[in-house]
Amino acid sequence: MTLAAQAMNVTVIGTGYVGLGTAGLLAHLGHQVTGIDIAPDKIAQLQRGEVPIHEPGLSDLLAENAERLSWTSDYSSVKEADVIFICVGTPPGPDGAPDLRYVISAASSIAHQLGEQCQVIVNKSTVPIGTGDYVERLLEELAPNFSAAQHLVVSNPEFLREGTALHDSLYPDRIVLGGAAKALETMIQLYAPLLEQNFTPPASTPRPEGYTRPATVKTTLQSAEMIKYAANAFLALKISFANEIAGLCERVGADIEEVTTGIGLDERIGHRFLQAGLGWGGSCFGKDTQGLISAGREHNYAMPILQAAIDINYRQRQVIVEKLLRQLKTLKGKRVSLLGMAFKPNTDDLRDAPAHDLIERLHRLGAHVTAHDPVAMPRAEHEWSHLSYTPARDLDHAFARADAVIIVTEWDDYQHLDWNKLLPTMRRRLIIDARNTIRQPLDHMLQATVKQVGRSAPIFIQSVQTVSIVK
Ligand SMILES: NC(=O)c1ccc[n+]([C@@H]2O[C@H](COP(=O)([O-])OP(=O)(O)OC[C@H]3O[C@@H](n4cnc5c(N)ncnc54)[C@H](O)[C@@H]3O)[C@@H](O)[C@H]2O)c1
Ligand SMILES: O=c1ccn([C@@H]2O[C@H](COP(=O)(O)OP(=O)(O)O[C@H]3O[C@H](CO)[C@@H](O)[C@H](O)[C@H]3O)[C@@H](O)[C@H]2O)c(=O)[nH]1
Repeated sequence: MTLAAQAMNVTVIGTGYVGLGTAGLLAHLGHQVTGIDIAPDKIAQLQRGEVPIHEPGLSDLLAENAERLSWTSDYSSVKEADVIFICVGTPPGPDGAPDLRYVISAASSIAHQLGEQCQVIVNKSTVPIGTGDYVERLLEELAPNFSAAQHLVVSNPEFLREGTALHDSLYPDRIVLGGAAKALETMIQLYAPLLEQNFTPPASTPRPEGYTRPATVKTTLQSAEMIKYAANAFLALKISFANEIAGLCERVGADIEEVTTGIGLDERIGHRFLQAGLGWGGSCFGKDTQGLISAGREHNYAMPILQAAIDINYRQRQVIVEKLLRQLKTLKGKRVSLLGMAFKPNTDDLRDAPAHDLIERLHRLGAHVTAHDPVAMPRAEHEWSHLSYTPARDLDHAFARADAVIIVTEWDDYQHLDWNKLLPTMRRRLIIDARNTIRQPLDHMLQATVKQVGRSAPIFIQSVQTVSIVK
């Protein structure tokens, strides 16, 4: 840790994935941080030194910086804060437009506590374009102390990925700051150790070799809000593009892994976010692509590329079920095990996880579904109690007497499965590798059928030895 040249008082509102990452980062940079949440159980956990979410390295980061962190449900720390971050959820409403009720309630609570000094109110939640202006108007209406010269709203969108949140926060590609020049100066001071990279990296997350510093992008409020949506939409588009091409690869005898390797070597395209498989899940891509389309709708402006990306993404979940049906003909009475429930590895987040849809679809077709996850199973017990599936005690349980196993999430634990031990315990040796994680041919003596995405050969990969895949 390196103390910031000018340590500030910061309040972070919302202690979810973004709020906790932001609080941990800013405390590590030397600021005094108060985290506020309306969920009393989360605050009680944090006060006991427990972290309510699974995010690698986060628990250590918060513990190492505990002297600069406090947790409460009380908004009074806002009075003394130099900078106030809004990091509450913006889930999709029924028509796809983000539901802003948490942002509005956080902004209203801030308004009643604003101090008289200069304060910057930062929107880190992903919000529709125009929300920064709206929050400013709300403060003006509700805050007894409001002064347009002193209380400044900034948009500072967050680009972290769950599972690698610390790495993404400490070593970002860019910091986007939208708002008035005076407010952006405060933000530059706040982030100075990050921009100069003169903090001591936490033990869990060393500075990557070759990383120097992030770019700073200063924009208007509206552009910063749009950058966040456009970035997620573009990444989502890349994934759907890879999945669309994968479907044609299967039909014409090409191999998607070879194809994405081949196209990704063109620097204009790049390799990242071209992994074909089950498509995206999680709390952001689905919500933000829908959010952008709904913003277009408000302005009577169609966004057909985004709509296609969404359609391809959710079709992919059915593509996997059809692969299974082609092999088993009927699922009635069949035992199908899913490996992976979280929407991606290294998180316990189940929001819009493809496993949820698969469990529903397979159950509807008559299968007995068993599901395993290295981390998310306790959470699924609460959040997915409406689904019909049996939680697998361990991998042995998942494979035993299964008619098929589907690899749904590419957890490390599933990259080194003991096939010699597990396959013979299955009733039928069928593996649907929906994330193309199996990178070495299985021993043909095991007589397994492996079906992947975007590859026609059941057992493949001569090419991987000769082509270097950079991911
Ligand atoms: N999860 C991600 O990876 C990620 C990355 C970038 C951006 N975002 C965006 O950041 C925002 C937050 O996402 P998240 O995943 O951290 O959400 P989350 O649901 O994990 O956490 C939100 C927290 O805000 C709290 N909250 C709600 N209303 C409140 C209020 N009025 N006062 C205090 N606390 C309140 C909730 O209790 C909850 O703990 C969203 O807009 C999301 O789109 C998320
Ligand atoms: O080539 C790829 C890359 C990802 N995925 C899937 O896409 C989803 C999202 O993955 P990822 O982007 O790594 O995770 P998120 O935590 O959802 O992060 C995204 O959403 C966040 C919330 O807005 C942004 O901050 C991040 O920059 C953006 O990457 C997951 O289901 C992945 O399995 C693929 O199918 N193929």
